Amino acid sequence: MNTRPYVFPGATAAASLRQLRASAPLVHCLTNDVVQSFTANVLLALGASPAMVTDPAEAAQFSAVADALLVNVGTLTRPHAEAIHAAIHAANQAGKPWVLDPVAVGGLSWRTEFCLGLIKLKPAAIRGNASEIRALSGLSASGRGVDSGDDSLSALPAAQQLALGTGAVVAVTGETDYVTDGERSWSVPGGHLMMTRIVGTGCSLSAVVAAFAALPGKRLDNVTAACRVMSCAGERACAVVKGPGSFTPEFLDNLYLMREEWLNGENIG
Ligand SMILES: Nc1ncnc2c1ncn2[C@@H]1O[C@H](COP(=O)(O)OP(=O)(O)OP(=O)(O)O)[C@@H](O)[C@H]1O
Ligand SMILES: Cc1ncsc1CCO
Ligand SMILES: [Mg+2]
Repeated sequence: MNTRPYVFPGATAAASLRQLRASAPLVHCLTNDVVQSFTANVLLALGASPAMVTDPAEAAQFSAVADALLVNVGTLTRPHAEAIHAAIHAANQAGKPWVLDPVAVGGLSWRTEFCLGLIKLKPAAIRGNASEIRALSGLSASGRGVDSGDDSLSALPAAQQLALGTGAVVAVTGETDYVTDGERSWSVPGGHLMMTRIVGTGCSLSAVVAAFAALPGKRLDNVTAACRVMSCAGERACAVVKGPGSFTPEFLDNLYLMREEWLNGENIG
């Protein structure tokens, strides 16, 4: 296994973004109650189509026709768990990719058991913060509620192990994001500490990962492109806003206006 991460090229991110804008994937979002509207706006700004179809009676029907499914356990309830199982089953039957965001796994027993069951159901990708990825792969973790207490590099071996064990591309986010299929790993620069002070930057990133997972081509590169697009928009937004209150409009504008050359290392320009 080649464990050393290489910096993800901006041109590869740009190629995936071009494909995303051309194909406008329909993303079925089973996400938490805190971030519904923000998540939908992030997908729309990028050119994807979100739909939150959440009742167990409809979830399976919709995930079979959507291009990708997002499963986020942030505000997991029993009806939600039922909808998640139905949707994953239908997505798998229809050959559609699904993505897991294991919010607060490690800190809470029921959702941890639940997600340990989900990762046996062939997710295309898993995106979490360092504490969540460490916990999901069975390592000790120091998460605090939905926030990470661990450094993303410390979770890279866990991410690689999780990728090999599940077949998923695993993205672990933080100051630097790392994305791996267990054999090869990319590092993703950019972002800003202020992004941890606005709710839903990680959750909406997972929805964007689902959108990019629907694209043809290398899944590892497409998922990494999702991380790069979000870190780029976040860094650019944070460079011009005073604080979290004005982040959202600036972030959405940067996603909407994203130019391919912004995705190269030199971010602000
Ligand atoms: N210290 C940091 N410096 C730069 N960017 C960061 C930092 N921490 C997080 N980010 C960026 O913020 C985004 C969300 O990542 P994070 O790891 O905070 O997810 P999360 O904990 O799941 O978030 P949430 O649960 O609030 O949705 C990613 O794009 C990541 O690159
Ligand atoms: C704050 C919060 N609580 C449950 S889910 C969520 C959104 C961030 O993950
Ligand atoms: Mg999260």
